[in-house]
Amino acid sequence: MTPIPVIIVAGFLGSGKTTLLNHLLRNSGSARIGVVVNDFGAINIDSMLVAGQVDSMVSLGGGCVCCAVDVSELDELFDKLAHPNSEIDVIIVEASGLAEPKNLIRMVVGSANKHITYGGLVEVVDAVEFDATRTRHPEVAQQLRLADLVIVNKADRAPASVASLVNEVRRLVGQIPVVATTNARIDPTLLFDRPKRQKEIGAQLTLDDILRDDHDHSAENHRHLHDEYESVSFASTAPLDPRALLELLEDPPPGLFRAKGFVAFAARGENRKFLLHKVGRYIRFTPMRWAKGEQRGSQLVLIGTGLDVDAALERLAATVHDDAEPLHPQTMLGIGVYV
Ligand SMILES: Nc1nc2c(ncn2[C@@H]2O[C@H](COP(=O)(O)OP(=O)(O)OP(=O)(O)O)[C@@H](O)[C@H]2O)c(=O)[nH]1
Repeated sequence: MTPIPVIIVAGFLGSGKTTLLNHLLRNSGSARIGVVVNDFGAINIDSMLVAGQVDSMVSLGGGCVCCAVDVSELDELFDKLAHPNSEIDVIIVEASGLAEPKNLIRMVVGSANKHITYGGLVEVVDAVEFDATRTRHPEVAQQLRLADLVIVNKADRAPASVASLVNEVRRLVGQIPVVATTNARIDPTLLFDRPKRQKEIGAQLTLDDILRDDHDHSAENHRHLHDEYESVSFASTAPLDPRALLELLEDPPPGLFRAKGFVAFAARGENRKFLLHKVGRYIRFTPMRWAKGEQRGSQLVLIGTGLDVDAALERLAATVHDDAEPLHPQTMLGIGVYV
């Protein structure tokens, strides 16, 4: 079972977290989303009801996700959601307005549950309120730097200043990708994959299908959504230099948000296949065996926003170890840190 990514959505009151959650639920495609929220009142559950997901909705007892709940309770929720029968593909935890995402990240990364993995922190910023929020809470900049993706929402309400605001946020957060949105409409594939699931033959069009935002699927909008992010695919039959790959992952090209795939390394005696999962600064390698007859090699996909595709490909190509002579086994040490 591939670990289920747990995505944390945070942001100040009223910035658009629930709007984002509803948008993701409506446009999840074949992906099944498990949500952890404090209050279901505002969540559009229709789309989940018809998808049979209502069982996987779990509310945390009273109060804010990370203050009132200890780790064991959140772990219990993850156990429930990550149960193979639930067929959940992604879990989204909405931090309440003032909840400190840091603790949530710690809970997810430190969870004993082997079936989940950290899927990144999305910080939602209100384009209209940002300056005022920053004056009142100077620590907001620090908080944003924890994010793996920053969404500057309500672009429609600040059309004249949104571009400069995005630049200002970029200056604050450095390499972290920043996107401007209206109604938090980001492309869900930026955050999670839509698995190929065969629909039952003769299955009726579900309410889910009907409810799906028409808007997002109009040709114009689609183009717009996809303009916001780039994805780079890379394949190599020659094995990769573990040090070079690590350098790329630890110091990624600006705008890189996710990296996934599998890798064959060029170290002597290293015969394993390494699954790679990276989101923001979080990197994880999972060693596996190659299947019988499987062609050894590496396949990686980088996803980002504002990513320089050619430069990213060039850096990927530079990780290939062309020499027939394998590298010293010690070159794997750095990878071990992320296993
Ligand atoms: N004009 C405009 N309104 C938006 C946008 N996104 C969200 N809103 C509205 O802003 C209000 C707050 O959005 P929510 O999604 O509830 O925000 P939230 O972060 O979940 O709020 P809390 O749970 O109270 O912290 C709602 O009335 C939304 O309809 C946007 O891009 N443009």
